[in-house]
Amino acid sequence: MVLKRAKILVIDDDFDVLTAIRLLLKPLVAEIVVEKNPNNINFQIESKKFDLIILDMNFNGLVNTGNEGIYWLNKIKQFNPNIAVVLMTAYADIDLAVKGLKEGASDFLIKPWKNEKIIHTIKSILKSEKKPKDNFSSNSIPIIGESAVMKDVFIKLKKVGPTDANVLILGENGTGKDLIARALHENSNRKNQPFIKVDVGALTSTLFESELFGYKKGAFTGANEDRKGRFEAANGGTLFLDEIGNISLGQQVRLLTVLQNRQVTPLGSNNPVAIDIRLICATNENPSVLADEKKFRKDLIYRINTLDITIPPLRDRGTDIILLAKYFVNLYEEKYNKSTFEFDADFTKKLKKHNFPGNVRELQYILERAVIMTDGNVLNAEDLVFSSIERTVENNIPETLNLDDLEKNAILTVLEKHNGNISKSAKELGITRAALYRRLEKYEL
Ligand SMILES: Nc1ncnc2c1ncn2[C@@H]1O[C@H](COP(=O)(O)OP(=O)(O)OP(=O)(O)O)[C@@H](O)[C@H]1O
Repeated sequence: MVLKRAKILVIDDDFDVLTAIRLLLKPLVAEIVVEKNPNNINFQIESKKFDLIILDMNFNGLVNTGNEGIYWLNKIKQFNPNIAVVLMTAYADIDLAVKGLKEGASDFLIKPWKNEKIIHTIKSILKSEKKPKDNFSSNSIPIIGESAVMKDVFIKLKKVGPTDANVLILGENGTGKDLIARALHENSNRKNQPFIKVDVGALTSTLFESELFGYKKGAFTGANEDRKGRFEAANGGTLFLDEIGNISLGQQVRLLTVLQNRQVTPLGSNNPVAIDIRLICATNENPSVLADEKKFRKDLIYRINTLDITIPPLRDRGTDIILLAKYFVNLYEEKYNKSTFEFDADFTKKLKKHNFPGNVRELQYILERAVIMTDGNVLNAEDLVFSSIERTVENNIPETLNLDDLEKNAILTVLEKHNGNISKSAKELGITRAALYRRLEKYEL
């Protein structure tokens, strides 16, 4: 259906909202009806055949369910499941809006909205454009997943990507936080501007400021020339601060100051530089750590977390494990020029049973190794060699003084201590994460 033939009903208890939408849509559609009282929804939809309803999610105390929008959405869908409903929500209610999509809403709009956005949303629903693809990609790496939990992630990604909202990505190591951060950037208006990633958790206190804020020549011993900080490098684009949960309280204060003032002052300079960045942060810390004021400042959390996206661990993603396995096997068949592999039943069973403490990264490494090592064209259970991250410390007491053995055992002990957390382990071992990954590969851990 084209917009100018559409009959649209808008329900919101805010008179100003109703007026604004009516003025916007009146010249564009066949008919627009606005309704302040949701109790009249039944009356409205019985008396007229609407093509689309725009429904606010929050009404003041009319129905005491805590999520009135969902309640009224269900009422509409019970009456006529085919009426398209667009929910209107504030940022804080995004989880509720995602629930609304699952319950049959066609889309949702975030307040305050942009007029073009409302029109575009309505047009695409009326045209019955295909539902947006659930799958995203980042730098042409597809983000694989069909589980309900990943679909929630994709919905948030689609909604929040184009905004400038600061996003905090939560998830265990290897769940795909980096991939999602890049996808957020690539789905934003800043996609042609820089995407700069800094692993702040791995920065020593001295490096923290010089790396992020930059410095002037002579600011400290070794500062032989001016150097731009990562904030400045990301200007106009997106700054991705990984492992944000690991920074000290002092570093948090310095970060907060920059975010509040929207300017950085390089070390050794008196001239602040204005910055325009979209901030994405990620952590593998449990949210309870971030909620602990002794470890993390509340004011910083509020600033970096307009919205959070939690990426579930792989073990909770059901059939995504096999989907991802097929994707990786395919990738490595091509990379290593191997024939096409089939999975035998035991292989699939073993994959499904494993709890993947290292998440998608662990799956990826295991399958790369399986593809390289296996001859023939069937992968079976023996081809799956799981990482030793979960081995007990007692198993790792060195029996020799061979340096490689000592190094391998030190890595295992530290990984065990930090529950497989790569950043913390690398920090304790005094090496970078990349160096730790190289050693994990070297020792086939
Ligand atoms: N859904 C997915 N589809 C395809 N590849 C994925 C997916 N999730 C993760 N990967 C791959 O798994 C690896 C680990 O992902 P990524 O680096 O994004 O995880 P992370 O959560 O940022 O890890 P860390 O916490 O250790 O920094 C990468 O090679 C990434 O491309």
